[in-house]
Parts: sequence; C-alpha cells; structure tokens
Amino acid sequence: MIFDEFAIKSLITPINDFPKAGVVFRDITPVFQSPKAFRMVVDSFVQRYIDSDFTHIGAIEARGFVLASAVAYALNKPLILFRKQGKLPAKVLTEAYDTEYEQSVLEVEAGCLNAEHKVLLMDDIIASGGTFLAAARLIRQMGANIYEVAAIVDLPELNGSRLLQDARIPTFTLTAFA
Ligand SMILES: O=P(O)(O)OC[C@H]1O[C@H](OP(=O)(O)OP(=O)(O)O)[C@H](O)[C@@H]1O
Ligand SMILES: Nc1ncnc2[nH]cnc12
Repeated sequence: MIFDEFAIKSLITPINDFPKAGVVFRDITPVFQSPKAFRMVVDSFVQRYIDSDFTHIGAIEARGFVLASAVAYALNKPLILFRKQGKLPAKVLTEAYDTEYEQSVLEVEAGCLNAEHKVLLMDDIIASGGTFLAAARLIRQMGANIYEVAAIVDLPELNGSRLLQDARIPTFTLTAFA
C-alpha cells in the first residue's frame, strides 16, 4: 500500500473561523467518510507499527477514538481511552489543558497503566499540542512510558509538534499543513 498524501490532504477541508474567529479548522471528517482514504490512513499506521514493541494504544476523545480504535483492532493492542471530563465512571486522573481554541480537561482511569507499559498515543491532529501534552502528563503520572504520539495531520505553525519535541516525546504524523 502506498500512502497517497495528496489525496488525503485534498479531503481535509479548511474551514475559516470555526469554532471561533481566526481559527482555520482542518476538518478530518471526509477522511472517515471515505472507506478508501480511511483504509489508507489506518493501513499506514499499521505498517509503521506492526513490529513495534509498545504495549498499549492511547486514544484521545473524540476524533482520536475513531483512528486509534481501528489501529488497536488491527494490531491487537489494548486500547486506553483518554476522555473529556466527567465521562469515565472509574476513579480518574485529571489534567487541564488549552487547545488552539478552548480550555478543556482530560481524564483517564487511574492505575490503568504502570511502569512496565509503553503507550502509542493517537489523535487526529496536532495543533497547539496542548491535548497530546495533557495525555502525556497523565501517562507519566502513572509511571508509564510514551512510545510515540501519532496523528494524521500536523499544523506546525501552531507549534505543537515543536513543544512535543522539546518535551522529548517522539512524534509522527502522516502529513502537515504549513
Ligand atoms: O493540539 P491542540 O491545540 O491541543 O488541538 C488538537 C485537538 O483538538 C481537537 O480536539 P477537540 O477537543 O477540539 O475535538 P474532538 O472532541 O472533536 O476531537 C483534535 O481532535 C485534537 O484532540
Ligand atoms: N485548526 C484545527 N483544525 C482541526 N482541529 C483542530 N484542533 C485544534 N486546532 C484545530
């Protein structure tokens, strides 16, 4: 399978001033709506990680769930959900964070990971990096390790991938909008 970056980028439409003025929203939804594109994206991650030794896949609500669950299924890995506040019934760990356009709070089940675990963390997009960094803090609170963070799209102008690099978190994306 060859990853057709141009085809995937053409599907990701820019929407100005959503969800608030000044934001150019890169809507990933058409990729999920196209079986061919979604398969190409999922297969690219599966190819990259087929022989990797991480123990878990972490999925970030909501768009990250779609991607990470398909990859976890294909690679037969346990899937850990990082959810917005108030959704998980278990005892949770909590981290507040800022994204490009809002403030939010991420939670994960307390004790679901430990120092023997290595997590591939997945989401659809890296913008300011606030979301991935919050999930990384939750993983580290449990003493677990981060194998890599992975997304379909990087928006390098928003500096998130740079902040992740500065935090020594390996980062991989299939494409970028400069
Ligand atoms: O790098 P950042 O600036 O943190 O932004 C990236 C995050 O923003 C979006 O989530 P959002 O919570 O807006 O929406 P979703 O629940 O639809 O995924 C996106 O899915 C990432 O999780
Ligand atoms: N510009 C953007 N497009 C899509 N998702 C985002 N999440 C944060 N910033 C975003």
